[in-house]
Amino acid sequence: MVLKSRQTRPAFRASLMVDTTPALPVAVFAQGRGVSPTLARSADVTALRTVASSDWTSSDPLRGTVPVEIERSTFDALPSRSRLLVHEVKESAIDIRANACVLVRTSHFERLFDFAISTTLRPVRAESRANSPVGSVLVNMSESGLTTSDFTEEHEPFALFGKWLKEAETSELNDPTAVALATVDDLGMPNVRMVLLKGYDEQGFVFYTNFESQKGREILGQRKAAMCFHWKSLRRQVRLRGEVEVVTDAEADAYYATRPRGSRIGAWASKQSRPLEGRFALEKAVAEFTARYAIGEIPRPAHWSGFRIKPVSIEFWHDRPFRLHDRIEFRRPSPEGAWEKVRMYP
Ligand SMILES: Cc1cc2nc3c(=O)[nH]c(=O)nc-3n(C[C@H](O)[C@H](O)[C@H](O)COP(=O)(O)O)c2cc1C
Ligand SMILES: Cc1ncc(COP(=O)(O)O)c(C=O)c1O
Repeated sequence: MVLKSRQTRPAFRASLMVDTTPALPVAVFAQGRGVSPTLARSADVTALRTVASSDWTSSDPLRGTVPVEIERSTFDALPSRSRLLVHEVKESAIDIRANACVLVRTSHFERLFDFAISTTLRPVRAESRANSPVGSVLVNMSESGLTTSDFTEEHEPFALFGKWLKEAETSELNDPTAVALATVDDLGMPNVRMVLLKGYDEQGFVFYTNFESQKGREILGQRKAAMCFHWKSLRRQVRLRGEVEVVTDAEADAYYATRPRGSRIGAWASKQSRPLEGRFALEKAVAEFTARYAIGEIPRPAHWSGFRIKPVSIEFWHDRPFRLHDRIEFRRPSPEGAWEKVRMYP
């Protein structure tokens, strides 16, 4: 992209997209006019409907808050307020950070969504610059500068994981700590589902759950588990495996105390992974525990705590063109052993 002066900067169009079915997913994406292809921050972006959008052109201020007008509303969700913020426009690249806040009201729920994206657009093809007055950006994350250094030279996995997670925190649309957790039952049948990583250090990777759930029972039975992170915006994957220990009561209490009151009640009300005859039974349980713990602290249920995977293997993967990805695996014979690094074919 050629960005010689403010006058030649392309106009950006920011669109706010809201999906109400199901109630939760919300996406925002920024799109450059004259910039191709569209940079969409959600895999399902085509399924979403644009309910609000705002354009600002090169003559508009490129920093600051851009008001978003409701363009059209195709359903009964009314985004009543929102804001978008462009952070930085450099000569060689455009850093976009869009923060949006939207109140969605339907006949079933009312919810304030607050979310953010950030991304950098950079030129990747010299010929495309020559062909267009404003230049053309092919957003290719592999070549866009998101790989800032050769991670395969790293000697230690925890610092590298920390670096990648930090980058995911700024680039992922939501839940950068979301991770697929694999367990195995006593017949050797595997199982996988998402959890949120709530802590990591050299001791291992921690998440919290109901110990009477399917995953809880499988982990308590086998004492082994694996995790796989996939940060789509960075085209990176990290997977790890190892034996599992239960976190200390003090650790679990400290984390439980940080959860919203409703989630603490939920931990009591939900017999996770067991049959539920109807939504009403769950709501009744929530009402009962809300009444029981109306005053004072809500204790942590004995069956709700954390697991720590103590990895003996951590693999880092980064997308490269033509599927010739970079992969390194750190291995050690036991959590007390020294790491050995192995580079692998993609
Ligand atoms: C993004 C995401 C994060 C989740 N995080 C957790 C979590 O941290 N703990 C948990 O118990 N369930 C979490 N869940 C729900 C689980 O995926 C799963 O449905 C539930 O724990 C029951 O799993 P099980 O029957 O295998 O035990 C999460 C789901 C999603 C989609
Ligand atoms: C049932 C359940 N428990 C626990 C969590 C972990 O997150 P938090 O402690 O932030 O509620 C999640 C996250 O989605 C969840 O669905």
